[in-house]
Amino acid sequence: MEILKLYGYAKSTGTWRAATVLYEAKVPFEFVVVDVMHGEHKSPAYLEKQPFGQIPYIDDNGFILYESRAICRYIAAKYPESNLIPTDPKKNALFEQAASSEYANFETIAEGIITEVWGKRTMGLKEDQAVIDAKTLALDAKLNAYNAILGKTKYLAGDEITLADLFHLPHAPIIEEHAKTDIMVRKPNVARSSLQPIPAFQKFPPAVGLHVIYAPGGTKTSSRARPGGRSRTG
Ligand SMILES: N[C@@H](CCC(=O)N[C@@H](CS)C(=O)NCC(=O)O)C(=O)O
Repeated sequence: MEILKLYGYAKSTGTWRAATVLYEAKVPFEFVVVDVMHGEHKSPAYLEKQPFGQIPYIDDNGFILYESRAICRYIAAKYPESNLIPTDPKKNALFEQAASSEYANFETIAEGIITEVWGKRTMGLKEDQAVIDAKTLALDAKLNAYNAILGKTKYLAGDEITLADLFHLPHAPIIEEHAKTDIMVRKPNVARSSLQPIPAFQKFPPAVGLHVIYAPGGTKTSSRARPGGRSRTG
């Protein structure tokens, strides 16, 4: 049995999402850095694993899976003791409602802000402040709904944390830091709970370029490159 491998990049929201769930479910894993700065994710060898040329993906003893939310659901199903997906039909339906809201209401806008304030900056392009302002306003309106939901229950799908809460986590700190907005923390119910980091979330990302092996009780890090891999700069 080989340790599960998470292929990704420290500054990627999808990688962060998958890593958070691995930590939360206490699943040992090896984080393998993909050299996105040099286009490793577009290489033929990578496209064999992830045909869309995106990060992250996992290799669980030869079982390859991509799409960060699908990875999270697989981990939750494989380790049901993590209690991240409710099984009671009504609780499960509320979880699915919250998970759909994340994809339909939150991520589309939040990812747009991140692309503008962070993605473009990383590529040396100039961000468009009008786009950032419009998207921030749109997200602010969605956060009013989140604030109302979180005024009634502790977490998005009830009073227990679920994968739906974890799906939201990676965007908030990036938006707060890079878009220089306090729209998340200004709403009291959003600020106190589920869009804010939990300990499992704060374990990631490691310093850029670090190769990490996580096992509950101890995490090893090194900057060694993967055998056969190129040197890492990003
Ligand atoms: N829905 C996918 C999105 C994956 C995605 O867009 N990853 C970004 C980094 S966060 C990426 O690989 N971008 C490079 C590209 O699309 O070429 C997931 O959740 O895994």
